Amino acid sequence: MKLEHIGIAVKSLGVSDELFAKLLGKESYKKESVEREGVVTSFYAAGESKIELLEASKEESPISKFIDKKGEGIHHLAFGVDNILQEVERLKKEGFEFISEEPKEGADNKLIVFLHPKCTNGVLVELCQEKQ
Ligand SMILES: CC[C@@H](C(=O)O)C(=O)SCCNC(=O)CCNC(=O)[C@H](O)C(C)(C)COP(=O)(O)OP(=O)(O)OC[C@H]1O[C@@H](n2cnc3c(N)ncnc32)[C@H](O)[C@@H]1OP(=O)(O)O
Ligand SMILES: [Co+2]
Repeated sequence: MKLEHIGIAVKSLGVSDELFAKLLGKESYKKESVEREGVVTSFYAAGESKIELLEASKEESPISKFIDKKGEGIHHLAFGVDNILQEVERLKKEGFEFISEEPKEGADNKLIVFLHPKCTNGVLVELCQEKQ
């Protein structure tokens, strides 16, 4: 597994895009809305990995809930895998719990699943596989 991206919950993409463009010395390479997740994303290349800024697009978005409880900041780590179904089976055998085992469409041409943070030391972990 490689660290594919770090998801950061932000209140305003407008404000945080300006901040991250200054910080990283480059513009976001992609903005994408993922309605089912209730988020709008903005991606930055960072070496072999990426930063994914996440703004809530509706009140019941996981990002709104997270910001209300913990404030802005690191929301999840995403690991890239070659075969997401195989990894789900492997990790289930290891005792990890998934929020949902069925891969769904994420941003940036990926299929994604999430492990529950209660089984990963309080860190929300996403697995993602490039869509064929
Ligand atoms: C753009 C698409 C995609 C991509 O392609 O990259 C994304 O990244 S989408 C990102 C947004 N989507 C998600 O986060 C989906 C997965 N998350 C969830 O299903 C939920 O947020 C959750 C993790 C199951 C929590 O939901 P819920 O139980 O309704 O919320 P609570 O506020 O009651 O939290 C329960 C419990 O979990 C802790 N928590 C919540 N979020 C996180 C987090 N990001 N990291 C760590 N811990 C988290 C929360 O603090 C609660 O803990 P306790 O208070 O100790 O009970
Ligand atoms: Co993500």
